[in-house]
Amino acid sequence: MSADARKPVNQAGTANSKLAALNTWVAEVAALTRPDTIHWCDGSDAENDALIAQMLADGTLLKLNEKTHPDSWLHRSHPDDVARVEHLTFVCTTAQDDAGPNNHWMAPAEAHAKVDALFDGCMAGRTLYVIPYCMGPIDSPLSRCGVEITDSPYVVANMRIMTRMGAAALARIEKEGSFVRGLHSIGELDPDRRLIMHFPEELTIKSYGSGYGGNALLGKKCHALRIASHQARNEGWLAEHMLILGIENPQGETHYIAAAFPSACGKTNLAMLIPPEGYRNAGWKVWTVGDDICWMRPGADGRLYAINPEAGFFGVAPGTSAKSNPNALATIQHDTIFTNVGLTADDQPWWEGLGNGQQPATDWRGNPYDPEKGPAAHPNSRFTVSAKQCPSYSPMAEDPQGVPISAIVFGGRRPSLVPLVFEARDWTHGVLIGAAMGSETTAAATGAVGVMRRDPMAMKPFCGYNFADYFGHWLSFDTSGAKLPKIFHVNWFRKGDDGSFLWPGFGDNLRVLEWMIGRVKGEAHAVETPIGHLPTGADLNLDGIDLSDEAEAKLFGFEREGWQAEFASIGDYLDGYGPRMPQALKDEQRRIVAALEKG
Ligand SMILES: Nc1nc2c(ncn2[C@@H]2O[C@H](COP(=O)(O)OP(=O)(O)OP(=O)(O)O)[C@@H](O)[C@H]2O)c(=O)[nH]1
Ligand SMILES: O=C([O-])CC(=O)C(=O)O
Ligand SMILES: [Mn+2]
Repeated sequence: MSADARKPVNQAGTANSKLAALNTWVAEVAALTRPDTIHWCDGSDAENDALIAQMLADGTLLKLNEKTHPDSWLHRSHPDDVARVEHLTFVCTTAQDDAGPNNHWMAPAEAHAKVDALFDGCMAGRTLYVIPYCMGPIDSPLSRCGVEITDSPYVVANMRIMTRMGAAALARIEKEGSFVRGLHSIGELDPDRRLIMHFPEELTIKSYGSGYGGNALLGKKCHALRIASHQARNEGWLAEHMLILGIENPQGETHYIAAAFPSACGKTNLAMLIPPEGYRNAGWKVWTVGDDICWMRPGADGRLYAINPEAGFFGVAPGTSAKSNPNALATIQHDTIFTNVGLTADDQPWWEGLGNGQQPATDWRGNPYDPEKGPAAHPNSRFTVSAKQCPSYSPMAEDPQGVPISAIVFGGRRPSLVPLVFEARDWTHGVLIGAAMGSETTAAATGAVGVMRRDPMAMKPFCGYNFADYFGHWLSFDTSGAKLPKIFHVNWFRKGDDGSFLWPGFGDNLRVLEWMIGRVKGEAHAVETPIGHLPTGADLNLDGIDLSDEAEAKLFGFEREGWQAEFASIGDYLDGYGPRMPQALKDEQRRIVAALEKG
């Protein structure tokens, strides 16, 4: 760390600049947390090198095999700090109803008092890092800036990969004068002294006691989803838990698709899809714009334009292999931070499903690997890597105007009932499909795995306001001049009677995306049912894959009785939000119930 990078508290920018508010806030935080040193991050290589050296020295990072994984590191988190903690995550609006039944709520004054008590003196003996960052391309009107204060060099190193961090972001903040404030400390990493607090009305986040991704890299879920969803509602745009990809057909036309799947349900994998061989030979290509978060707003032509606010991927490691996701594997060969994966005897990262013929010697806790004691890699172990390293990274991802979206896709883990794909009749029906989404829980959050729950638009853990108002906001995009994307629902996770997945998934998902684009262009065929338009097996290109009769029946079938029960439950779910739930959505649900009854 260069000496001139260390500045006293009040010296970012010139006196009287628009950075006064930032300087005052940093001074206030320093007075509360009492760090030994304050460091303003400039995002430079020299700064990163110094932080890595410091973390290697104190054991926060371990160096991986330099030959196979140059400039890559392993971080082992505290074993009780491995995932998001939804039960400790709060949205603190003045009125409880503005946070809604979908969020844990605390009154702002009480929440500040509670969390500030934890922050009191917590940085004694530590360095306070000030991280100015920009979510989205620095020159995009859709981007928004924030500043995270943290005492974790691991967070700094991750934020440097995941956001546009440092001098350029500070310059944009100085120009705009506004930014989201995020205060973070790892505290004691004590699960009983851990709180992730959001104050949307103050554009403020306070996160204490966890060093894990979604709890600590505040640009990600806390800012780009919970706070941004609130900003987006006020400003007429959408902040969504969606991947963005481009599909280039053999004629050279590219269509962009945004897809919302819950955590650990396939966004990274779909965003980096490699077409099946037949498609590759014919000239199909898939371009990755983003793998987790999408900010969209209507353009002058009435279409929705999307940016990926992130600059990197914080991806699930287990299951990532040369077969399932070759692009991800190529991306993480160098300059990557791995968190909670296992290690081989020669210090290569290892996880279940890597399938490269190697064996783990050490588990994610740092103990000798013993299969009786569980997996070598934690099921929610992750890699952090710059998007620029991804072979399929789209040049359009850096376009300040964003990419025009042709289709929006919702999906979840549904072992039964839900077919491979269906299409909404119109926008309102599509919003209902999103609002009614269900999925089995995964290891991305603490708590039981494999439990079915409603996860509307994959935003259950991330919407910064009342879901009833959020659905209303979605409905509001259906204006007369709008040229909205078509909306679809997919299910890659339908299981057969023997419990195995019926659809091969991964690269073969392109077959489903091709059908969607065919529908967008008015070319592909579908059958009308009460739940929407379904393809038959003959409407998809299934060349080269062999589906059993059971698979055909379940992937392309419509099970009336099961859907009747599902829609009764959807009705109860919507009613749970009381009178704030938009009437249009309830009417849509009733229309479908009536159609299902007609027999
Ligand atoms: N069966 C099946 N599994 C899939 C498919 N795509 C992804 N998966 C599995 O889903 C898990 C996580 O997928 P990711 O793509 O990392 O999830 P994500 O949605 O990006 O998750 P977050 O980063 O938590 O938001 C991995 O275990 C994958 O192997 C698919 O098409 N079929
Ligand atoms: O936020 C995280 O920690 C990782 C993630 O993408 C998710 O859980 O959806
Ligand atoms: Mn996610």
